[in-house]
Amino acid sequence: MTAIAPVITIDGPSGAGKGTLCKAMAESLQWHLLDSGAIYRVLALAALHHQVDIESEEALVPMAAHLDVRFLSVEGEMQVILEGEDVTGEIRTQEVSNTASRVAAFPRVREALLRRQRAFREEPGLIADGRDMGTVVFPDAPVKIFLDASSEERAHRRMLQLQEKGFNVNFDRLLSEIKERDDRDRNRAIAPLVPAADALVLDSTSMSIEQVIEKALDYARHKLGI
Ligand SMILES: Nc1ncnc2c1ncn2[C@@H]1O[C@H](COP(=O)(O)OP(=O)(O)O)[C@@H](O)[C@H]1O
Ligand SMILES: Nc1ccn([C@@H]2O[C@H](COP(=O)(O)OP(=O)(O)O)[C@@H](O)[C@H]2O)c(=O)n1
Repeated sequence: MTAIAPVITIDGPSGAGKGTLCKAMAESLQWHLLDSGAIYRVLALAALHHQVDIESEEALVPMAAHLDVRFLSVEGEMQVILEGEDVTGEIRTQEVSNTASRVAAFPRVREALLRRQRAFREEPGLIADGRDMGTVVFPDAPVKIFLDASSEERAHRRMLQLQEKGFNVNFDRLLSEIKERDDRDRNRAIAPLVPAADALVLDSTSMSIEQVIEKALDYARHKLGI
């Protein structure tokens, strides 16, 4: 029997710090990284570009199955290429965030993206960032973390992040969009945002980035015996 590469899953709501934590863990352990949210974002953007009805599961499923996307690592930063075009910045807009969470609610869309996500599991290991990494995509992962924070703190973090990138954002609008997206992600019929039964739940509301990284790495190393 061939050994199967280990996976560390990091799930949680928007702005909890998953991307930041996953990048730090991947660098520290020298493991691969899967940003599953980026796949849903790219699908949303492709649907917007091609004027595909985002309410139509029928229309979205073939797009999901044939999505022409590549993830490149350029000087330690992930670059996202859709149909040959660099969309790294474009997939982070509020419009794409909201559309992503709408297309992600369709069961057959999720099904069509499963294999693509599992293909990231390679030696020496994978850090998987998303909503259902520990519950659906990699249920056998030996290390699962659910990273949370209050919605106000998450909206504040997202505001600073978007401002740094030059976007003009309004805190109240951001907070209500985050709450709306959380609601949709938590209450959908398929793969809802929920901690896996065997996940460590980490509330980062009053933790610094460094504290979160240290706690998660300690926990993972302990569980993996490395
Ligand atoms: N513990 C923390 N305290 C303060 N800011 C944080 C913390 N964790 C992450 N951030 C910042 O919050 C923003 C959102 O983090 P990100 O990793 O993109 O979240 P997610 O991937 O969960 O949506 C980033 O600008 C990041 O630097
Ligand atoms: N594994 C995943 C990852 C993302 N998603 C969806 O994709 C949207 C964007 O995910 P993301 O992780 O890029 O979002 P942020 O946490 O960065 O705001 C989420 O709101 C979810 O609806 C999902 O359904 N399942």
